[in-house]
Amino acid sequence: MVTPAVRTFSPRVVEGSSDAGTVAWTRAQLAAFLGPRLDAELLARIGVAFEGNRLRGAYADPDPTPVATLRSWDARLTVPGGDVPADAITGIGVRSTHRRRGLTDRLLSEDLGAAARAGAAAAVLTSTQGALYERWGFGLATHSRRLTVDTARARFRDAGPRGTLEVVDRPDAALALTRPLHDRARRRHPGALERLASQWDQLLVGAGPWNGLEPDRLRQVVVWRDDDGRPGGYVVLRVEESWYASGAGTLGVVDLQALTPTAYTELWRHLCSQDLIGTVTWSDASVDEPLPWLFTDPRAVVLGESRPMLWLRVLDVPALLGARRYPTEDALVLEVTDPLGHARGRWRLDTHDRLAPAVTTDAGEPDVRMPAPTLGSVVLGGVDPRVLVRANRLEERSAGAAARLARMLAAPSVAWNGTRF
Ligand SMILES: CC(=O)SCCNC(=O)CCNC(=O)[C@H](O)C(C)(C)COP(=O)(O)OP(=O)(O)OC[C@H]1O[C@@H](n2cnc3c(N)ncnc32)[C@H](O)[C@@H]1OP(=O)(O)O
Repeated sequence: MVTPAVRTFSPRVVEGSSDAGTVAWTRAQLAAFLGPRLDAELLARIGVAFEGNRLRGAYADPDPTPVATLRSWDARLTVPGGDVPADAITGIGVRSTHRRRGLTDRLLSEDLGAAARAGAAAAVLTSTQGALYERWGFGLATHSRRLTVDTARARFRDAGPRGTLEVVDRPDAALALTRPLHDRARRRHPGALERLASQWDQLLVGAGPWNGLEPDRLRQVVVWRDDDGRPGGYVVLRVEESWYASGAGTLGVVDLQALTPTAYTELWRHLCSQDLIGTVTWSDASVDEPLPWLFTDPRAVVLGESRPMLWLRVLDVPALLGARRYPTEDALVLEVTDPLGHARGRWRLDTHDRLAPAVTTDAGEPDVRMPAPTLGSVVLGGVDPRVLVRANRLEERSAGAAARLARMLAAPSVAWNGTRF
């Protein structure tokens, strides 16, 4: 059997349509994910969203449609106290007849190598296949949680309402308001990503490849402003279950970002005080939302299962550890094992200078030893290294080192990526 050739290209867009190579790539990608079979014209419009991204494909010549796909782009990833250039990866899909032949391995290894050479400090993805990506050095770094509110029980402690609310109908006006709010809000949450224009489009309008670019007409964007008229937060919502049968439907939160506790409270007051609604759900909340604390009866909120969200692969240890800030002054030697080589080494992390942590290679004895996925899990502060010691994923080589590492890496607020990709 002929080994497919790997090709990488950037989509070209002419008069609102993407080129033939991108159309073929998009067709292959949708098929690998059991998506709809769409005509070329629609695929060409979908491909426009990939402008500026890198498309990789494995091609069994002379077929112009790839048998395996991967898409990546340059993203900004929030770390505690800063953000770093990161390689965001999605759309890894292999034709059902070509699986388990190492095609993902080839595409992904190539993408990681290129990203490392281009200066990305980390690579990130979300996984449909559990811990599959650990073999390429990805560690689970953030979780998301589903929250469900029984609005009949939700009585707010704070008197209100305060500020003003506006339903913003026009997508361009909604984008102009929500994007700057998200750009500020995301800096508080390690693991959050700057969003692409196409991601905003999908979020606000709901038109994506899966529904053939049909807008989701149930979506509504609501912005909250303080008494001086400054926007402080927004929610994108949609009715998930109609009120028709019960008179008490279900409202789903697609996205909610708030810059202040008041903005957060008032957005939730709005959500919980809708006529025709008995339940509000949010699938992609952080694992530590203040929501139950808003109510006189915290049982108004049911905390649902938390599920894996962001997987992180460290590509440049000094760049990543040096870009974040640390709450304690200490120094530890971290030994990282990494078959792909990107994070391998003995690294001395010295946080005595809070504004300029030093990361140097060190030949001394390590305090902790871990494989690359473990470093990816703990580096944002969203996973406690002591838990990974108990799971035998992190080895403590000097007494108390895991606890010291946990204090060093602790994040100022919950690690959370609220953007599906
Ligand atoms: C970031 C994202 O895009 S997540 C989306 C992932 N894609 C999907 O879920 C779409 C449907 N699935 C697929 O397209 C494919 O099965 C993929 C992408 C999951 C795997 O692609 P393949 O080309 O078959 O993987 P590849 O042959 O490179 O496998 C590499 C190794 O991972 C293993 N592996 C691959 N898929 C799986 C899996 N689902 N479960 C367990 N092990 C797996 C292989 O056995 C192989 O291990 P080995 O080297 O020890 O033999």
